[in-house]
Amino acid sequence: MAEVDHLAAERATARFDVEEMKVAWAGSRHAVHVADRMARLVASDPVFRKDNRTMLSRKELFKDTLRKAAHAWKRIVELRLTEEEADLLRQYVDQPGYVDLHWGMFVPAIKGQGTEEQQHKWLPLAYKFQIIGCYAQTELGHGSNVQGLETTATFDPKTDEFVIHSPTLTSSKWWPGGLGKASTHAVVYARLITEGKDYGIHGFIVQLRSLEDHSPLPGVTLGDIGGKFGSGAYNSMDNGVLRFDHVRIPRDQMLMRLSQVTREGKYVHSNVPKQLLYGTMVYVRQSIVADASKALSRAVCIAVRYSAVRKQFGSQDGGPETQVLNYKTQQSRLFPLLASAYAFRFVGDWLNWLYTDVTQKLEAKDFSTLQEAHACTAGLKAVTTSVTADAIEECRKLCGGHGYLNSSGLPELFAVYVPACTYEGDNVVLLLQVARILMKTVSQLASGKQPVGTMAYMGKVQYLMQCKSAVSSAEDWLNPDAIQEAFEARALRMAVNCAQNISQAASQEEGFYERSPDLLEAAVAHIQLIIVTKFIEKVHQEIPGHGVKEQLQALCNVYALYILHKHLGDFLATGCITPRQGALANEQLGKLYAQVRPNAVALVDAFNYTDHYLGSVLGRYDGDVYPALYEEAWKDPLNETVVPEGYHEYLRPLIKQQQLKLSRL
Ligand SMILES: CC/C=C\C/C=C\C/C=C\C/C=C\C=C\C(=O)SCCNC(=O)CCNC(=O)[C@H](O)C(C)(C)COP(=O)(O)OP(=O)(O)OC[C@H]1O[C@@H](n2cnc3c(N)ncnc32)[C@H](O)[C@@H]1OP(=O)(O)O
Ligand SMILES: Cc1cc2nc3c(=O)[nH]c(=O)nc-3n(C[C@H](O)[C@H](O)[C@H](O)COP(=O)(O)OP(=O)(O)OC[C@H]3O[C@@H](n4cnc5c(N)ncnc54)[C@H](O)[C@@H]3O)c2cc1C
Repeated sequence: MAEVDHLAAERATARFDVEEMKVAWAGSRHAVHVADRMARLVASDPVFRKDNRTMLSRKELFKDTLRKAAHAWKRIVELRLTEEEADLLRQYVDQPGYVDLHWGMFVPAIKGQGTEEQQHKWLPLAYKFQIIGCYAQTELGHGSNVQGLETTATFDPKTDEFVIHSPTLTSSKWWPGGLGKASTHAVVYARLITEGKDYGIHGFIVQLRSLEDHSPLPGVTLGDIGGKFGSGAYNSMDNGVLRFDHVRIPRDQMLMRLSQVTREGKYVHSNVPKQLLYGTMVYVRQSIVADASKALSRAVCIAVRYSAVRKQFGSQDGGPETQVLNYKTQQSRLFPLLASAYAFRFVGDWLNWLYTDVTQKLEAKDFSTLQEAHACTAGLKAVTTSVTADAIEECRKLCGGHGYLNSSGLPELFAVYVPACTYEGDNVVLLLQVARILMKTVSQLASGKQPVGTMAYMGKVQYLMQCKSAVSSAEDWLNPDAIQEAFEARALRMAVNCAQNISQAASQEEGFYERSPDLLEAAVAHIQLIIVTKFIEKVHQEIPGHGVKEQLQALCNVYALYILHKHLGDFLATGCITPRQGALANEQLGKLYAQVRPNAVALVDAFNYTDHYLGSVLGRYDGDVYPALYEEAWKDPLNETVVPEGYHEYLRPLIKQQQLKLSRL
């Protein structure tokens, strides 16, 4: 804890129990305790230092990543950490690296798509790091369109092997994290060809590098694809390129849980939906939603604390300058992001529950909720990552000029985060998947089929198509039923409008193509409804702690009314509310901001982040920003010498030349 607390006055105005809010944020007292312990373990270990990261060259950064990953593993083994503890420790190390893909995609792909026998063989090796794996799906020529991948896996019955081959340049695997330099193995997605027939994309475990000296195996060409956006940031990751020249693997290295190739080369597909092949992506998408709230809350924590410390302009009578957090414009830009961090946290928890539930049903061969899992993971991944990426940039602006310094932590956070809008499915591509499911659901309404899960509200079509909001005062917008109804009506009407427009096109496909910009907006409206609904449900639960429920209620209302205000055009165009009701929502939003203001610093304290994890001089817990900024500047390599390198070569001759010219005048 800091000796001087420049934010003490802010903390004193909080009207709720921060310790209990930490529990609400983390999910349980146990979760707070474990996270706290792991965060402190990392923060106190010099190997995990990260304040110099943006000053390292790519090679140094990569080596630093290898060092941290090895040290983290050593600590995990030494301290016999549980899986939960180990995951948290890696999170707080906070440096993207091959380990993320090993645990996050390679292991889940084998678990989800491997037979029991295959799991028995490969997982123990992966668990002990005797092999390091990555997820090699995307190719130079194809990423979004998985069915368009070109790599082939041709069965050779003579030798009982698959021959993995990259027939074209565009079939080179391109992007897989951990592939470039670290991985020894990959789950490779390739077109399965047997008995002369192409059976489409399947997963195969392929060894890439020697387990003795790490050199590529014969027929394997691989390397790193090059530097990426931002200094430090995602450049710690060795995203790679990989080509195969007729590489042979035993038949039993095809992941055979969903379909098999027999010794004779017969293709056998188990009686399960083909989309289970995409299961690893669904799993990662749900974890990306949980991660969105982490990234967003970090940015918001920095911006809120700094806005409370930063002062600009005096009062009319020449008194002290005003904290920028007191400006209504600062509040109207920042508090919706604070509310979004909480909203994403709770919808992330719910999505994790949904994913677990669907997985259990799949184990029991019940595939009825697969579409719901796909729509929710795809849509929530798209909306939460897009909002978070934009919000981190907004937080940078909210911190003024100092936000642009690497030492603010925001440039690196943005650079690391922004590819989340692209990886695990480009956000537009994913929202169009949601839109397809919405259109299918609308088309089934006429036949009387009742939609279920997060689409259930569409079953109230008769009512929602004609209902009028009853709101007649700003306070009426505090009624969750009023909010819920407006969001449901907006989402349904947008979807029905799209469906009607599509039905007028020459074909469903052409209509979908022509109307895709509108479909995106309909999908966003549906996903925002889910986020609002889950926040409302959360607030309805019993939440212990003085004032905690009230604060969450206020944040829930901020989130919903901010979305309503931002997308007012949708609500008005669909006739769900009147312009007057829109104005009342905005009026209520202003009142809510005033309610949040005295609690703002405590609400970000509840995220319980260490200064190490935040990595920001502006977001320091003690608010002692200026000495830290000043000190940090001197650490820059440019300040190692008073006179810069290059002075004698380029500056002095220039200055002397000018002096000479002047002396001649
Ligand atoms: C590392 C992890 C650890 C922690 C996470 C935290 C941070 C992440 C850190 C770093 C990121 C690192 C790694 C990133 C990795 C990657 O990016 S891996 C590559 C990801 N690639 C993609 O996401 C590709 C996106 N494309 C697709 O998913 C598909 O091609 C498609 C767009 C869905 C289209 O597929 P397809 O052509 O087969 O299908 P359609 O005709 O559109 O649909 C057919 C029916 O299938 C249903 N469907 C589609 N997808 C799914 C699914 N996933 N599950 C269930 N069902 C699905 C679709 O609705 C259609 O249904 P129908 O109408 O009823 O027939
Ligand atoms: C940092 C990072 C890490 C990654 N890690 C991995 C990994 O570990 N393993 C792996 O296999 N892959 C990985 N990827 C690849 C990633 O999954 C793909 O880049 C992603 O799926 C997007 O595909 P794409 O690059 O083909 O984009 P494209 O599909 O080429 O997108 C280009 C543009 O076209 C638009 N577009 C595409 N299709 C449509 C459509 N049907 N309708 C409308 N618009 C469309 C998109 O919206 C986008 O604006 C990673 C990528 C990044 C950036």
